[in-house]
Amino acid sequence: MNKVFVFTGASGSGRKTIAHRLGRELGLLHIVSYTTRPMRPTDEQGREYHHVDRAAFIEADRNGEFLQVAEIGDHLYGIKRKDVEDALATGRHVYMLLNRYGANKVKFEYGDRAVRLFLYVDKPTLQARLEAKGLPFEVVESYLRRYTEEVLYRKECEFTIENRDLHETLERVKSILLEAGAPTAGK
Ligand SMILES: Nc1ncnc2c1ncn2[C@@H]1O[C@H](COP(=O)(O)OP(=O)(O)OP(=O)(O)O)[C@@H](O)[C@H]1O
Ligand SMILES: Nc1nc2c(ncn2[C@@H]2O[C@H](COP(=O)(O)O)[C@@H](O)[C@H]2O)c(=O)[nH]1
Repeated sequence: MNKVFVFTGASGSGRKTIAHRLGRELGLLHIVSYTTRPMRPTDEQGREYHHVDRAAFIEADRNGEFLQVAEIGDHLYGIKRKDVEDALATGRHVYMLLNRYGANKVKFEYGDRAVRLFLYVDKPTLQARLEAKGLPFEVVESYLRRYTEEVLYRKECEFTIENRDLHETLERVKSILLEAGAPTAGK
């Protein structure tokens, strides 16, 4: 049965880097979240997120379109149930990047089909990486503020991976995905 891989963990721990790289390599489908968060300079509409206004998000939520919704800071985030179901219907494995509330909801909905991978790094390393990435000061601040509570969630996840050396992390996560059933690209 095709799986739902959920990349979760502390913001800035390298989830996007790892998930998208292996997603491409292994042919996994990315389920893109919807958000009311304004676009950042590095965002492209429909790539990291579908950026929508608050009224449109709330309307979709009222219509029951979301599998899960989270309010983080001043912004709403959610994954649409139809996006997940359509992707799973292709027979391919899918992945998404969620905070712990979203990860829990997906686990509740999909049970053994859902595999949560928790990525983390120590706080000073996280801060250094985020600053090097050039994120605005207030974004870095908000990530660091949430760090401690986010990191506690690792105990509930199926896999916990410290993302120190990128190459080693990619190898470790790849082996987890393959063992869980992800095919190699082209197969
Ligand atoms: N092992 C690593 N060594 C050094 N830098 C890394 C490593 N993994 C990721 N990075 C860098 O750290 C920064 C944060 O990574 P990334 O954006 O993938 O994290 P994220 O958890 O997806 O963040 P966000 O919460 O913003 O979605 C990026 O600049 C990325 O290139
Ligand atoms: N529960 C959900 N969490 C989500 C979703 N989409 C993204 N996220 C997580 O939100 C924070 C903030 O992200 P940022 O890109 O605005 O800094 C981060 O932990 C994401 O993984 C979602 O649909 N549901």
